[in-house]
Amino acid sequence: YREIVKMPEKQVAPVISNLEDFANNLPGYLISESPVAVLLDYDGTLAPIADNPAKTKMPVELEAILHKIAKHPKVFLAVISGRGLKDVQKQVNIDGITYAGNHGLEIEYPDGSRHDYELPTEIQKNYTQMVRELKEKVEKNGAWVEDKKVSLTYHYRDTPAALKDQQKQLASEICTKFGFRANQAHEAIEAKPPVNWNKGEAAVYILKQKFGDNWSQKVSVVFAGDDTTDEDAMRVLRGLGRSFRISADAQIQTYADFRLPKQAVMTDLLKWIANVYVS
Ligand SMILES: O=P(O)(O)OC[C@H]1O[C@H](O[C@H]2O[C@H](CO)[C@@H](O)[C@H](O)[C@H]2O)[C@H](O)[C@@H](O)[C@@H]1O
Repeated sequence: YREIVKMPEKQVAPVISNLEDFANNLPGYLISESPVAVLLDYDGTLAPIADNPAKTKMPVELEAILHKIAKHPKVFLAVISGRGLKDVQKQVNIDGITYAGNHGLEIEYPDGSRHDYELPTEIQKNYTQMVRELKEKVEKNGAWVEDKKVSLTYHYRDTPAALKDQQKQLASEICTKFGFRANQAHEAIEAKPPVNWNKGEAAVYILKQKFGDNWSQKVSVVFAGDDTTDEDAMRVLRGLGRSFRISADAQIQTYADFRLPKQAVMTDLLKWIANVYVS
């Protein structure tokens, strides 16, 4: 007989707006005797969206709690970002935690060892040509290409409104022409390589490395993110961990279990964890 595997579906998730809501909606999910794996996105999650990637900053209170929980032996912390690995490490700047960059294609563990998803030569060649063509044709009118070597972000926030749609459309077409996946992001397009590896695969890989194949029986998992690329992690963690999608859109369809209406509620999420483990 064939086993029918039910694929998770997106839903309009219940909202959590403050610290009390976490404990009320997730009673007993975290207990101080058992470990928790906290997997977090960076832009729009740990730091509010800024008009330029070089200008992001974690809110002071959030940063202090993050440092505190990162040190706790029962808390395993990983940041999984679309940024290049070195870039996200520089932004978060906490030693002793795991980092994944380029949507999980590059992973670095606290001991400095790495896991790099090896892209086939053909895809690497296409990447180089794609960067060249994007720079030639659509790096203009304030838009720019963030070349992260294995994936890129085309930023068009500063492009005049009258030109935005047309330029963004052309950029997406160039990405898909070279076989890359073009994901809509905040005032940007994320071009990701056509491989079966994303934030979801990376999250599971990291959890298996740390807790073994039966990680879901050993550890509570908390994942938070604000973007379409984070949905890959929310999908694979459905039923195995608890995910939180940051979005102001009350009707947004998500694989996450809960919606956080704004980035500021991330401080409450971290307080919820700290209240269980630290104090
Ligand atoms: O996976 P993340 O950690 O959320 O990274 C996603 C992308 O974030 C950055 O771009 C976004 O944030 C910028 C700073 O707030 C903002 O100016 C931009 O409009 C956003 O798209 C980063 O530049 C990308 O490399 C990441 O892939």
